[in-house]
Amino acid sequence: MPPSRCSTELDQFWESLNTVDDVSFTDESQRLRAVDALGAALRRVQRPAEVVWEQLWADPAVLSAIVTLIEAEFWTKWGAAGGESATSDELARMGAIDVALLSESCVRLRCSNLIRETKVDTYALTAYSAALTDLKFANIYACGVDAFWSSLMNFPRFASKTGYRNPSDADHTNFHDWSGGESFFGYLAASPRVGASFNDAMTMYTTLSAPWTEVYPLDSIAGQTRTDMPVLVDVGGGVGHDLEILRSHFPDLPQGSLVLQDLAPVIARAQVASPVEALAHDFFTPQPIKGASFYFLHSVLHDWPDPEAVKILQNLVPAMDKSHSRILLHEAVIPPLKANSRNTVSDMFMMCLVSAHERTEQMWSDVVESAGLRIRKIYTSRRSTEAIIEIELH
Ligand SMILES: C[S@@+](CC[C@H](N)C(=O)[O-])C[C@H]1O[C@@H](n2cnc3c(N)ncnc32)[C@H](O)[C@@H]1O
Repeated sequence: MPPSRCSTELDQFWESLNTVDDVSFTDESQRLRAVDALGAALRRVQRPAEVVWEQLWADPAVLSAIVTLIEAEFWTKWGAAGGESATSDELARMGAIDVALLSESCVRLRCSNLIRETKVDTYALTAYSAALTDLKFANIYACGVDAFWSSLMNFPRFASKTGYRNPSDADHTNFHDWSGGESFFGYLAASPRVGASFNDAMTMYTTLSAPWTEVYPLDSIAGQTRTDMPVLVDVGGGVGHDLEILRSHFPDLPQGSLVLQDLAPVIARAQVASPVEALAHDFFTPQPIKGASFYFLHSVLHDWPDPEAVKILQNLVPAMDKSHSRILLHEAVIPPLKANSRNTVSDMFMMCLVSAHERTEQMWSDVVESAGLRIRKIYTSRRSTEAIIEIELH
């Protein structure tokens, strides 16, 4: 805000800042634009020492308070008691937590605008903290803190040990270095609590963008809903949230028309309804479901360096029918300029967890062609940070 602005303009400026919220926008792309613009404005307004303060003091303090209260099951208890505003004494009794500990945590969370202070020592839920009263949402923090946060903090040590080379070996990742030799997905499989938390995180991640059926035309799927062949196989589909979106459009397909595949511990957690069938399958082995109209892979290939990504695709090729089978990759396609914040965060995560990365259109084309396939078309939507790359046999 230039110093020359008059006080009326400043009043209007504060008024719009104080009243803007997530429903102030008619269009999701405008809301996302506002999130980026407000983040950029905050950085311009902050002094360097304030950025350091935020990163090293404020954010860890808030995270620690949130996770402590999640583990004490405080948020779910607050929700179960009705979620109304309450004094710190009432909240402490609700959560069976020392009132001084609870009160200090509430003050910190209020300063970060994550709960509201309605009067002295009395607090109410915001949209964010109300979401924490849902156990599935709160559970995301287990994998965030245990697997993501701790291993990302190991990356400076790992990068120094490996001479600051870009990680590209799926068997020697920063995650192996941090965990004492376990791969990221091996670690999730070995820990049911963190594994389930990761599945909840992926379900939440999917809700950050428009449903994939808004990116890829539903008509193209409807035209391929045959009754004599599987319609869609969701390869590495997690607990099935993407298939659930498709099922809501085509609930009357014959049983087994939609197939969910993932590693056995993940399939054991999936709750699917007809016509979805769940099948444990390792995508480094040949695809057992032949001739499906679509083989769908959402956020799967970005977990793997190029040689492994090519192998995953090659394992689909013998199952495909040249007349109608397509592969749909639901992935970010990084533009040459102005990559968005969500995709660049994901890029760093892939580097630190699995020695992989997000890809540009050229990088996708190279991987697809190396597997003996070709890109037919790339579909995008202003409401999603991920595209659908439609692939066919040569
Ligand atoms: C990033 S998650 C994406 C999950 C889901 N497609 C989504 O978008 O939410 C990657 C998935 O690949 C699965 N996965 C990892 N290695 C696998 C393998 N060898 N075979 C099958 N699935 C595997 C993981 O268990 C996980 O569910």
